[in-house]
Amino acid sequence: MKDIKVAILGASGYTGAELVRLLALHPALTIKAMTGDRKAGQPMAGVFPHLASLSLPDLVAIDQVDFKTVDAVFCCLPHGTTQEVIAALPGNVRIVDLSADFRLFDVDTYAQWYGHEHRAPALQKEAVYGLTEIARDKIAKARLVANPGCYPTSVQLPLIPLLEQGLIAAEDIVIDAKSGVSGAGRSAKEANLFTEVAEGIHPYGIASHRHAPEIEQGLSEAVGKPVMVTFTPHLMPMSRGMLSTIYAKTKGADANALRATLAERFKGEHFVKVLPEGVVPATRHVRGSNFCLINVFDDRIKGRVIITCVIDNLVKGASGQALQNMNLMFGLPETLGLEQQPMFP
Ligand SMILES: NC(=O)C1=CN([C@@H]2O[C@H](COP(=O)(O)OP(=O)(O)OC[C@H]3O[C@@H](n4cnc5c(N)ncnc54)[C@H](OP(=O)(O)O)[C@@H]3O)[C@@H](O)[C@H]2O)C=CC1
Ligand SMILES: CC(=O)N[C@@H](CCC(=O)OP(=O)(O)O)C(=O)O
Repeated sequence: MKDIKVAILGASGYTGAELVRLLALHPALTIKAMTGDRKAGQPMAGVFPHLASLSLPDLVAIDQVDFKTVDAVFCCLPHGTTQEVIAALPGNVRIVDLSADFRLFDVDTYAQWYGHEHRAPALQKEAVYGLTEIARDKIAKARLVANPGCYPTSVQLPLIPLLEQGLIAAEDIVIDAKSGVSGAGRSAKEANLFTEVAEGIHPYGIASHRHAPEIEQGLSEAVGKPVMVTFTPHLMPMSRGMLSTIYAKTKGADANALRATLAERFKGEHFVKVLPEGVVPATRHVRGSNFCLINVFDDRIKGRVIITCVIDNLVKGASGQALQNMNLMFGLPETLGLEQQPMFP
């Protein structure tokens, strides 16, 4: 099989390390370089002992990577730091960016939500939004893929097909979403201390989270008119996992009809599964895997449904979907490196 050389920028973070874990089982991608910032100069086994059995290059600073020797880059840097780094890469390198830096097509919307002007507006025009099951053909041809955020992945996968088919109303969609703490990255933050997150749960970013415009961009495209949603994320006392519970008005169809539509839309998809009637998806059903499990339930209030969707924020919500996209970009089977079943319980 092809030997494709990749660099992982930000390998000393959670999504970078998760990519290393997944790539260990990949037959065609070889890790040529890995970067850290504060951790540059350290061996990976010193930073992430769980990866000690792998033979890996040491972490270096980004300016020490010879990008002429790599075919592809996974960019796992914090949002806001990525646009200039990617703009400086050679034109022949394929890139999957896990940050939010290229996800919003409209640079004014980006500036409004991220607090600064876009630093690579020309490149933004070229970026393809990488929700794999929805944009497969475009992703396969792209040079730069903006990998979706974790919450937007768990929300758009169930909602886009239902909106496209006109089965639910585009108004009054309410999203109650919950994430494991690894979603916030590995760098030290007071809000993520054990004492702040254990034995409790709290909402954050109420009516102001930057994933709202990303979700709205995808849903608006699905219906061909502007859509706004109520979106409230919550931080859960668990390390990984994401659950989105979505409340929507139907246009007459019941949960069985909606479930059948989703099952038809995702028929043949390896990673997106619609569960049988009544079966409740839980984060522990997808832990460590690239799967997305969906179900639909009738509300007691006639004309409303409750849609539940679970993913692992670090896999389908980040590094797994990034690898799925990179496989597509190189014409490889999408499942390479992603065959592992979830860890349960
Ligand atoms: N965690 C998640 O579930 C998800 C994260 N994402 C996105 O993926 C990206 C990476 O997230 P995550 O892995 O969680 O983040 P982490 O904070 O865990 O890791 C960030 C990485 O970037 C490096 N870094 C930090 N600042 C700089 C800088 N100024 N220049 C160069 N390198 C830098 C860090 O190096 P060092 O540690 O050595 O200082 C580290 O390797 C983010 O944009 C995030 O929003 C997307 C979906 C889900
Ligand atoms: C728990 C937690 O803090 N989660 C992050 C989302 C992580 C992610 O997927 O988003 P980006 O790639 O857009 O940063 C947050 O709410 O900002």
